[in-house]
Amino acid sequence: MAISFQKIILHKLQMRMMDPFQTSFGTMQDKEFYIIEAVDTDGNRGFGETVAFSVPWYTEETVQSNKEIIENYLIPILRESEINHPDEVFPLFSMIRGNNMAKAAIEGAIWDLYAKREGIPLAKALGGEKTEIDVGISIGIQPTVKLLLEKISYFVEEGYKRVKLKIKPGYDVDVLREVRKHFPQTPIMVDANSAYTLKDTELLRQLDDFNLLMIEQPLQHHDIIDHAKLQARIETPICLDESIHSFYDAEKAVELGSCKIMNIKIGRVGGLTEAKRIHDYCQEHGIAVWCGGMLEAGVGRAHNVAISTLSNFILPGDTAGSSRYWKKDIIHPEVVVKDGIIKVPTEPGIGYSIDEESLEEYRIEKIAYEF
Ligand SMILES: O=C(O)CCC(=O)C1=CC=C[C@@H](O)[C@@H]1C(=O)O
Ligand SMILES: [Mg+2]
Repeated sequence: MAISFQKIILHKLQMRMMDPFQTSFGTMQDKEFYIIEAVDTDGNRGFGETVAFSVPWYTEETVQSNKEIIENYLIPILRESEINHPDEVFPLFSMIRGNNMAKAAIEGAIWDLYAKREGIPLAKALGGEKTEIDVGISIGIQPTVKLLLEKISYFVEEGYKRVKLKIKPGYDVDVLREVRKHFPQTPIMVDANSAYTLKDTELLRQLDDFNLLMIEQPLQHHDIIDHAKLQARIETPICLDESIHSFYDAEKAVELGSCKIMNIKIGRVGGLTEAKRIHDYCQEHGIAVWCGGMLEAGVGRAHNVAISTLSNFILPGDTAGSSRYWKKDIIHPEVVVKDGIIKVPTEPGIGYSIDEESLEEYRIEKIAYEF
């Protein structure tokens, strides 16, 4: 039956992370984003979350561009369309180029709404079968190696299944040598967020000595050609993050041999439908995938949990527990990690309810678009 929308509400939230998060491109601590609430005429409510940052560091999208695209283009498209299933949303939005994070947030709200109308968990609506998912931790660049070692110890003791470290030129080989001395067996990977070029091949080859699970996005943020050249010259598996914006990108990267592993971020690829399609393609081609993170609050985190239940999400993702980021999250219960595992909720939709009090506490703007 077609989903009949009553309204879509944009809640703009401002939240402060417990610790600053530093990567090769910058440091983040204050997060602004939108929670998208899609309400149908029966009063069912579905939720999505925008994941772009305030500054276009990671991709060209921003919190502000997400709002403008949703308000001026995506909501008008929905007003004129009939939607029976959330898989229909991505093709409808394809008349708008790019702006994947804006598209994904609204599509995510529709997926949640759909699953709630059907009375099934979002994970099941997506075809996921796992009842629990493995998770790792992503640790930002630290002011000293001593602090980094302390952080790693803390998260390893918490039970996280693998540790991801951020690297950049000048904070790579020596730091990893020290880390490996203290943690010889811990599953470790690194993420460079495009900080290197092919000229650094010799340096990147030295990383082969550290038995890393993978190196994430070492080269330019749109590249798949140089990554293929690099992969042929190093043993450490390359994982692509920033370079994959679509099924098309994923297909070309696999054809060229640009990576052996793929990080799927729902926002980066334009939503759950496209994420699932990339997942399926990678599965057919022997490319393992895992779910990346964008320092999400509870709603985005819940979507990440749901997609991670698909069978080719073989490697632990970056979906850490709520308490790693926030003093108080916006969902109830919060996402809890125990022994590196999240139990997948069994309630309909995303399976976590909105903590209305927190939502209000963090909200700095609310706009309703009637249908
Ligand atoms: O904990 C998370 O949500 C993952 C954090 C993380 O590693 C990243 C978040 C956002 C942008 C990047 O710096 C990065 C990544 O590249 O995966
Ligand atoms: Mg990354």
